[in-house]
Amino acid sequence: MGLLSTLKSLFICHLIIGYVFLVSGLLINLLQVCTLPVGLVSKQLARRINIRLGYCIASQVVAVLEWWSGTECTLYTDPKSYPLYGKENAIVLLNHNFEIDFLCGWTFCERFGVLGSSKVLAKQELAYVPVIGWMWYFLEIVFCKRKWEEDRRLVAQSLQNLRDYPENYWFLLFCEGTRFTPEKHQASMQVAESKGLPKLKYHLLPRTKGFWMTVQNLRGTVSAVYDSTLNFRDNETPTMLGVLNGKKYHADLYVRRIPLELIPEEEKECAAWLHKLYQEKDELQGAYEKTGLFPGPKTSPPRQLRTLMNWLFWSCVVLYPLGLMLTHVISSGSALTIIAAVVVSSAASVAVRWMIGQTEIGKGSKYGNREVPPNTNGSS
Ligand SMILES: CC/C=C\C/C=C\C/C=C\C/C=C\C/C=C\C/C=C\CCC(=O)SCCNC(=O)CCNC(=O)[C@H](O)C(C)(C)COP(=O)(O)OP(=O)(O)OC[C@H]1O[C@@H](n2cnc3c(N)ncnc32)[C@H](O)[C@@H]1OP(=O)(O)O
Ligand SMILES: CCCCCCCCCCCCCCCCCC(=O)OC[C@@H](O)COP(=O)(O)O
Repeated sequence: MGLLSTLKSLFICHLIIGYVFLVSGLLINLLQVCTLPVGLVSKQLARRINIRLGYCIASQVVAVLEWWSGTECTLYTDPKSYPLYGKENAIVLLNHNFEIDFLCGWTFCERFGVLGSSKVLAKQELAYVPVIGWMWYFLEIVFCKRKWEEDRRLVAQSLQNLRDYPENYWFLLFCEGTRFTPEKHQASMQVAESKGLPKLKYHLLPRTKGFWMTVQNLRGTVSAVYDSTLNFRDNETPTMLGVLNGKKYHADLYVRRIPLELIPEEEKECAAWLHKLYQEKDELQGAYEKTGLFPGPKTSPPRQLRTLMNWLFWSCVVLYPLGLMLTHVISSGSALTIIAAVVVSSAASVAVRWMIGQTEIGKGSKYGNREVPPNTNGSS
């Protein structure tokens, strides 16, 4: 093991990265709270400020992927569509198999200049995650309870609010609704069978209502759907802990741009369109499984120095006072102060570990585990 990889696996390094993320994140959350009065004077100005503040948080996690783990992200797409990425509003549909798929999504957002404004239809539980969940409140992320009767009104309202959003955004939808596990796959294929739909091998049966609702409410402001499929080379199973340990992964993302006019307006037709799309996505996955390649030309949009600079800036902001404080604690020689410092850093370390736990499939929800009758859909 080289010196650099030994360094990357050291707990103290993880502690520093985690500390910078947590403390700067909470500081930025506080700044976001201060934009509330700005919003009373100018809603669009407050939104623009929040986009930049959100960038400061999300970009730190992206920096760890790009600069610490050195993960390579390759894009397979039609060169004619490429110039439009980042220049228009789009709905992104992505498979949901990997613990860091959200992070690879963020990385592409960063490279196309829409990281601060990126949106997602996220499960309500994530709203309570400190730093990221709280940041999302100010970025107008759309949350759902995965209980249609409750979601239909709230989700529609949140989507309507995005119609006058001042900057280009990508709205991410994991139509499968939960991450892939063999048990969830089996349950969803039972549903597919009962509905007379063809079986999928690599995807869960897509949930169509959120997609239909998103298309309906954003029509006129969103130009296209980006049908996206993410894979990792050589059957890599990336994790957030792996990234923090400096493990390098190789992500391949296939993106096909579909103009929004091609999506049917009527609910049943729209649902059928989505089922057909997932059948095509399943075939694409099958081909990748065999060849290790997606079709079409590939490109690697370069990582940007600004993510590293952002991380270094926030490190200076929060590590300098920490250094002063530690010097004071040690020079004071007071056992009580030293114990207090140890307790606070242990608490910070536990908090970061808990946040990483949110990304772990093994600790995921039971939603979609089995076919459930309406109104008791097992969300947790
Ligand atoms: C150039 C580069 C391009 C791209 C770059 C890529 C990406 C970057 C883009 C943006 C990045 C932005 C942010 C990223 C950062 C972080 C993201 C992090 C994570 C958040 C993700 C989540 O939280 S996913 C979970 C929440 N989201 C969803 O669930 C969305 C999908 N769900 C829906 O749409 C649902 O319909 C719903 C939530 C609106 C409502 O759900 P509910 O369960 O109440 O109702 P449904 O109607 O869906 O369910 C009942 C119907 O489903 C059938 N059923 C029952 N059991 C199952 C089963 N096991 N599987 C499938 N179907 C089932 C049932 O029969 C009902 O059928 P109907 O015929 O009546 O519909
Ligand atoms: C700078 C780096 C610091 C590293 C330490 C900090 C780690 C920060 C981790 C961010 C954690 C919060 C973001 C959570 C996003 C998780 C996305 C996700 O994948 O959610 C799952 C849902 O889609 C479905 O849930 P399930 O029904 O599968 O259950």
